Amino acid sequence: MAHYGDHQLQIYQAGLKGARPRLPMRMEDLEDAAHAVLSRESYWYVAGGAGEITMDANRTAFDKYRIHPRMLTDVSERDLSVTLFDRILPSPLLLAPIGVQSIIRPEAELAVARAAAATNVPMILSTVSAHSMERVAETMGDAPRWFQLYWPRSPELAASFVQRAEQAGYEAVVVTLDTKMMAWRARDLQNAFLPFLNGQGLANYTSDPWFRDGLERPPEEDMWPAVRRWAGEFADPSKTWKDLATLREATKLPILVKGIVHPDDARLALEHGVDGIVVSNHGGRQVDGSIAAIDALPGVATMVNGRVPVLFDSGIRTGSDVLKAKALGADAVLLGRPYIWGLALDGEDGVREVIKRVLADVDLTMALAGKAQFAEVDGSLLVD
Ligand SMILES: Cc1cc2nc3c(=O)[nH]c(=O)nc-3n(C[C@H](O)[C@H](O)[C@H](O)COP(=O)(O)O)c2cc1C
Ligand SMILES: O=C(O)C(=O)c1ccccc1
Repeated sequence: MAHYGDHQLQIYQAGLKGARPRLPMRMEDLEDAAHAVLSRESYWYVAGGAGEITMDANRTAFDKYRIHPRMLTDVSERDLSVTLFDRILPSPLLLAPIGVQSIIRPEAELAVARAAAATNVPMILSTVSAHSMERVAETMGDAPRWFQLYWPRSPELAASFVQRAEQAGYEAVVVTLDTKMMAWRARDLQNAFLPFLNGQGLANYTSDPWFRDGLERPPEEDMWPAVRRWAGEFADPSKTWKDLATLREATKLPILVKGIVHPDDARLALEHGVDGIVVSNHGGRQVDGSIAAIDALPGVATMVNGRVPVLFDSGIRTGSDVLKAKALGADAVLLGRPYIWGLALDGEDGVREVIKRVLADVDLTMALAGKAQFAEVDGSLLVD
């Protein structure tokens, strides 16, 4: 039986023939290499946060939790599969929604979609993408894909987005709640870098009949009206939990909410009928000084108590991070910035390589800790 960990042997074998890995192996070196090929503005847009406190905490907080390995269990056949919304996925990894990927490469989400499809890792396409959700879907065949919704001000546009997603074969809608506005981001302000103000990442809007109807000139002629309309539609700070009902009516797809870090919000989300929760602090890009995402996970998972899937992101970099998240109550995890470094360095192949490395690390670390089934990893994996 093939295992994700086999990728390790392939890299060694190539190395013995003199072929060093195309992409640096250490995550820190991978990011440095991406830094070297990207413009200063693009690199910092991705790497930066709303300050550094929470971004750093997202990583260092993992160190508090330690794996307690067990010996002499049979780990000859491993299984990383998880079941989410009746779909069996081969691994617990999904790609986090990351907007405006055209600042990295023009193929942007199309390259990421191909890499996701090749590995059967669901891509969560951002609302703010350079290629429309239909175009991205076309490149993916039957491969799993979800749609992330930046919940527009107008119910007509919100309904149109989720219905288009449903039509194009997206299997779930992830509504991001933590971005009713952009945070104060000193680096981007310094660089005067706001990619969407140049019209980047607006393909889902400019391809939308309702959105286009309200424009005085078509975006093909003049992008400005579209940018202005987008700025008004992007989010609605007045939205509250009760508004979820209108989204619920607009689609049959499972609805997850992303950006939950408080158990009481998890409770409210359940009371308002969501089908899943993504524990996330947006990679430290929204509230600097906020709780590290992994520290928020146990409280949310306890509140949810298995009623709906709990997913996790913000700080996942290694196999042990994935296993710790599972042990602390996550059913699956989202990989964020690392795949963007892969995209920057080697396009579709780079994204695929980063995915394969993380999965190899999960597989090997799980086996070495004495577990054969990802589904069976629970709190007992960790030191009390
Ligand atoms: C450049 C960038 C753009 C992002 N765009 C979106 C987005 O469009 N929608 C969304 O829900 N989250 C967005 N996020 C947040 C990610 O989905 C995810 O929560 C975050 O990257 C996790 O942190 P990590 O990458 O440090 O692990 C973005 C993150 C980055 C770095
Ligand atoms: O930069 C981000 O974190 C983000 O979520 C976003 C928001 C709007 C457009 C593109 C990305």
